[in-house]
Amino acid sequence: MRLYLIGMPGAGKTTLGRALATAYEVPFLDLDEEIVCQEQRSVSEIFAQDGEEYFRQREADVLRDVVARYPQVVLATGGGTPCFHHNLEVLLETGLTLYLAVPVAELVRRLLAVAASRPLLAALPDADALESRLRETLAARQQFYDRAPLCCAAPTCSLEAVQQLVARYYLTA
Ligand SMILES: Nc1ncnc2c1ncn2[C@@H]1O[C@H](COP(=O)(O)OP(=O)(O)O)[C@@H](O)[C@H]1O
Ligand SMILES: O=C(O)C1=C[C@@H](OP(=O)(O)O)[C@@H](O)[C@H](O)C1
Ligand SMILES: [Mg+2]
Repeated sequence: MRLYLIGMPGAGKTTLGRALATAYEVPFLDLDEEIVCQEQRSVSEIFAQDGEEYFRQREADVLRDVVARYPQVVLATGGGTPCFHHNLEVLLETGLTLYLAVPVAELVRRLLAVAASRPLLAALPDADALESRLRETLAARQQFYDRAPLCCAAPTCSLEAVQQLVARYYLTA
């Protein structure tokens, strides 16, 4: 199986993805970490030095590379991954995609502590600005996220809840 986690920054894709991979005993990959590893620099440095368009191209390339190399994997994507370069089609065609839906107010709470390391959020002056940016971003991305066959809405996205959702999907598919 390939299980892909999509959703907004702060949704918990990386955190939950790691736990799911351990539970399923398959490799865990974080797409941002794969890009960082190949580029030998942080996501923030890539954005600052070469811009978002360059990052999106690398993201699309590395996604396809991961899919080709890993028949079994839990992959935490970046928040924007499904919204560029037909990446969503790649995800839908090659594995099971789960959208982690988390209310913006909760995303703000989680991201206030870590926003500095996330280039699209780093320059925002305060929590209100962060919330506005997240609302705008989600409004633009919702149409992509909603195409995932599975969705888990916080606060019920525990490891066990997601495992049940996945098992039920395979039983009825
Ligand atoms: N279910 C959760 N409840 C509360 N905080 C969480 C949860 N999942 C992740 N976090 C916290 O939110 C922040 C972002 O989590 P992360 O897994 O990096 O999200 P993403 O990869 O979707 O951006 C981290 O500080 C993490 O500890
Ligand atoms: O939402 C986005 O466009 C991005 C989210 C980040 O990943 P997380 O969703 O893991 O924060 C990372 O890919 C990059 O900073 C761009
Ligand atoms: Mg992440």
